[in-house]
Amino acid sequence: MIVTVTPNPSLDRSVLLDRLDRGEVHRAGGVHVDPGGKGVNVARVLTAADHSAVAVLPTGGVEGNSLAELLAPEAVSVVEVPVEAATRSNLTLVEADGTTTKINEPGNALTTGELEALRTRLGEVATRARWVVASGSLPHGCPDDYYAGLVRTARGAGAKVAVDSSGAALAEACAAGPDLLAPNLAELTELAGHRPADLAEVAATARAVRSEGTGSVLVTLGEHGALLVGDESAWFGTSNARRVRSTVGAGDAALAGYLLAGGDGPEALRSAVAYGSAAVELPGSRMPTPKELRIEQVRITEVDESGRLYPMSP
Ligand SMILES: Nc1ncnc2c1ncn2[C@@H]1O[C@H](COP(=O)(O)OP(=O)(O)OP(=O)(O)O)[C@@H](O)[C@H]1O
Ligand SMILES: O=P(O)(O)OC[C@@]1(O)O[C@H](CO)[C@@H](O)[C@@H]1O
Repeated sequence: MIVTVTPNPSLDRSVLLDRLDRGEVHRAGGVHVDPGGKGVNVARVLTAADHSAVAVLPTGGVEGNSLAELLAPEAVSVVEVPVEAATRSNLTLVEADGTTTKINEPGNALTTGELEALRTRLGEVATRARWVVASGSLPHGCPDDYYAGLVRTARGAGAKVAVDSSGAALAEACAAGPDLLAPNLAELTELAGHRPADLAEVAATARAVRSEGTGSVLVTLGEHGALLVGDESAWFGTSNARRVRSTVGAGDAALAGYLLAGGDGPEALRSAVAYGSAAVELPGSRMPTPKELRIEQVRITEVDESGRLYPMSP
């Protein structure tokens, strides 16, 4: 079983527009409302692939109820930690050419008791888990070292831990030595303090992160694909999307795909890239099912220390 924990989940409202013009009135071509938050999305993908998954999350207010209701038809198992403040709503503006603009609310603060209750519930559920995925931003006012505490809790329960977050929360989580880190390029840049200029530098930066105690690093690179730096070696995976409809949640789909395929090595990377590129072809934060994957389109290459690429047989 894989358990996800999302301290700052969201109701994701995606509005379709022909084109976004700042300062103008727009007539929306359509609206999708999806359950959201990074760990929630990972659990949705795992469930759709018939993999046992539980999403642990705080829910509050009308928005929290709606979020839980939206997860029910997808059959996602949810452990809700009831909180006083309303769950946030995040807005995505999707233009006809696939350009996605996201406006994420900070997320209402949780009390110290609520944060502790979330950690305790995670610890209980994680005793049955192979992996715990701790993902997304932290709600307003939450201590930066909260994920570091969750990493220790999940470890204590006997699970491996993957973290996908940003900023100070990510840096603190890193210091707790997770088994897997799944940053995108912007998050890796923030973590390292410099923007890698090319694939060789991305690999070198990910190796430097690993050397500080993280097991493996899966860097998602948007349309360029993803790079995995593990114990033995590094691999780069890429695949084209036929039509980009919404990039929201592509990173979550990629992380779920990686874990579904065993959470290690080039075949797990292949699955991550197949899931990521399938996700961008879907509207809003809809998550791909196994039937929507084009695994044969993914190209994997090994990356050596100097950044040279060596194609692997498909
Ligand atoms: N335009 C695209 N074409 C093909 N594949 C894509 C495209 N954008 C993303 N992907 C795939 O999805 C994966 C994840 O994308 P990305 O790096 O944008 O994640 P992210 O920034 O973490 O996303 P999010 O935070 O919205 O979940 C990439 O590694 C890649 O495999
Ligand atoms: O504000 P955070 O927690 O960084 O990201 C939240 C979010 O953008 O991530 C998911 C896509 O990855 C969406 O479902 C959700 O709206």
